[in-house]
Amino acid sequence: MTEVINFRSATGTPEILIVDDEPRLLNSLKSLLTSMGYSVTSANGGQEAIELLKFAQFDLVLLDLFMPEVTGHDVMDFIIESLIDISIIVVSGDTSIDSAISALHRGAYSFLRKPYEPDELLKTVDNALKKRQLEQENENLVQQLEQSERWYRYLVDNSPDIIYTLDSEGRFNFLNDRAEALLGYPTEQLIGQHYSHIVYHEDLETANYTLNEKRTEERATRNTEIRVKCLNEFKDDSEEIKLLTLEFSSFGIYEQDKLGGTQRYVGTYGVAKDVSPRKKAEQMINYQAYHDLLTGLANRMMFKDHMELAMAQAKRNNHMFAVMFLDLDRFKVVNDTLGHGIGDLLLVEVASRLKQCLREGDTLARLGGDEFTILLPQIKDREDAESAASKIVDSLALPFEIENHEVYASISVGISIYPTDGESIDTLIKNADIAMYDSKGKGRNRFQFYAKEMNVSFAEKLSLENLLRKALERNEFIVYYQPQVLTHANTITGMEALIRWRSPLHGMLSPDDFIPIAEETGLIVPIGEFVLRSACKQAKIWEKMNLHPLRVAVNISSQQIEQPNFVDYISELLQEFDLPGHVLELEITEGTILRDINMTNDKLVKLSKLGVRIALDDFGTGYSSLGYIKKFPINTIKIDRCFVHDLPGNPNNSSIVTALCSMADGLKLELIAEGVEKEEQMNFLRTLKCGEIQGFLFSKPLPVEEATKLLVNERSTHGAAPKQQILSL
Ligand SMILES: Nc1nc2c(ncn2[C@@H]2O[C@H](COP(=O)(O)O[C@H]3[C@@H](O)[C@H](n4cnc5c(=O)[nH]c(N)nc54)O[C@@H]3COP(=O)(O)O)[C@@H](O)[C@H]2O)c(=O)[nH]1
Repeated sequence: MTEVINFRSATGTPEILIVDDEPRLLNSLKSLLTSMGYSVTSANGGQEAIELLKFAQFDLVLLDLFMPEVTGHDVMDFIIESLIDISIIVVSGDTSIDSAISALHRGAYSFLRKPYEPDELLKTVDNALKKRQLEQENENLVQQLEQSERWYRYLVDNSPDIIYTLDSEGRFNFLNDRAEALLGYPTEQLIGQHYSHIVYHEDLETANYTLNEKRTEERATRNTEIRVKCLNEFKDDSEEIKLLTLEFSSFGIYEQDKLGGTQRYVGTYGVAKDVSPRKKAEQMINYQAYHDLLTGLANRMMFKDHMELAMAQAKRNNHMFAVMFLDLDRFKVVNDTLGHGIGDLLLVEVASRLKQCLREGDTLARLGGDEFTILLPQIKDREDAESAASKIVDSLALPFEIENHEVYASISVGISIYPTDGESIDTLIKNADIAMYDSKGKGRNRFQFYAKEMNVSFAEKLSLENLLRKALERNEFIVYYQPQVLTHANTITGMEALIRWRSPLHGMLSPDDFIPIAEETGLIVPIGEFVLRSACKQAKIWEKMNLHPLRVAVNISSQQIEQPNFVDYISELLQEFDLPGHVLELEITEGTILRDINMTNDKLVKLSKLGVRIALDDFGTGYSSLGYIKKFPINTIKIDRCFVHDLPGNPNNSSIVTALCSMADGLKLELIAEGVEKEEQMNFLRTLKCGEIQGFLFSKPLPVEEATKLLVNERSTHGAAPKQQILSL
């Protein structure tokens, strides 16, 4: 490649090439121009000039036309063909006008005739160079403008915002590429369209104000949110129409009239920023602030907001509203045995059943864990709340089918009524909570209206709960034993272990005083284990004293049986005390079985295989379905004392007990009648061939020493030979 030498000096001195076949003229011209400060290169003839032009750059060439072989015209043709950027002044002795015209047509700046006046030549050279400089400056400017136009276009099209202009009628006459990317409309489809074509109808008024902006600069409209419709194809399947929220800033555009006088409004220039992601994030934050994320229900914050509204309306219209506090019974057991995943699913299912019990306008909220609240914003009377509450309690009666588990749940509900039970939001929630606790204490799976007296018992309960926690560590529990006796022979066959709490603060407490709280708090599990261990230990002691054969019966709460390791625990306990399984009888209620029939049956079968006996306690008070009893490995039925206490006088109870006795006989089940206090009850049961009785008639529950004495006496009377040593725990 030919190297191009730049003859244009770095200082900006113009480079001039002079071309002539007359050396004399060349020399004089060179001296003239050099004396004026130009940088001059001379070429002796057309061919030499062409050679120089091939690899050097000049600003100006002074060219003689008539030269032998290669003429000035040839040089000019070479310049044109080679697209050489150079100014040309033709200096020629040819006086014909054609020659001048031809030179000028080929792009010569000027034509000088020989002989020329030095001043004339210098002036022409100066003018040509000035013109050239101006042309170059102009070209630079054009290039800069083109470059900046390209940059501007690039920036506009790649802007994250829509940039547009509207004409004075509000029709789009420019949109950057972002508009199509965001809204879906091809640009050419929107050009010429009025902005109302894409503005969501509800926001049209705002749009009319914003997009017709005539003001400029600081006074113009900024950051106005307007929803814009996207092209149909842009919408999700779920949406009717896809809307984008854009934040518009717009400014009036004015043109000056030709005379530079008045300004004419020609349209609006605007920028629209897509704020939909921000809006979505705001909506999400807002949703999270007011909702429970697991169930989608209202959370405490929204519940209180709704209560505030209900209270304002109730005050204005002088009406009542109800607040309910709900807590799932034994939810902890579900979590502990089936895992938190199932626990969460249960909460979602419970929420959905609760929702079905409510009317439009009622608020159901989840406060966290297994606690829910309900607001009935307008009720006529307490019965309104009562019927809603009983519907709620009943709604959980059927088991939940969760991931192949049949889960039974029940709920305890407390109700407070505005204005009778409180005139502030917090008081009403607190009192509903207190009533809920009362409900739990009274056996769960029920509702309870708040009453002032509950405040005291609630406080008592709290302190009792704390004391109960410490009672285990401080060894304050003891086990009493109540004999179970053969009806026909008065022989003790078993001892029921019944817990007592020797509280330093409250004295001797019976199970009814603390078992409900122990169940609520889950403390029933360690407390129950204490009773089981004490009873097994005592059975071993009695065995060593030769007071056997004797079984010990222990009450088992549903939470105990729901413990995943319950069967193993019992098995290890029997091994530890070296007891055969049949020495231990576990008393469970129908309620326990019904909580989770499959799980309970599985465990009862395993326990039976260990030889452990199962007694169905409080029989007759629950569902008392004989059908299902057959399905379970039950050895004994305990007739509840409520059927026994007025025997034989009460014909109803007499027939029930008579039927139970014959049924037990038919099913080959053993029977124990509880709460036998009178001789005539005993005689009646004897005639019905009820196998065993338990009750004050024979003995109250006794401390271990007295129970042992009784056994020793009883065994010596009946011919056994007990060792005369009383061992206690
Ligand atoms: N989960 C556990 N529950 C237990 C445990 N220990 C007891 N309990 C349950 O507490 C309830 C009350 O028990 P308690 O106050 O001990 O009452 C027992 C007897 O004293 C009472 N009884 C016995 N005979 C008579 C009588 O002739 N008349 C009369 N009025 N009451 C009598 O009955 C209770 C025994 O009932 P039951 O268990 O159904 O056989 C009670 O429900 C206990 O089950 C424990 O360790 N864990």
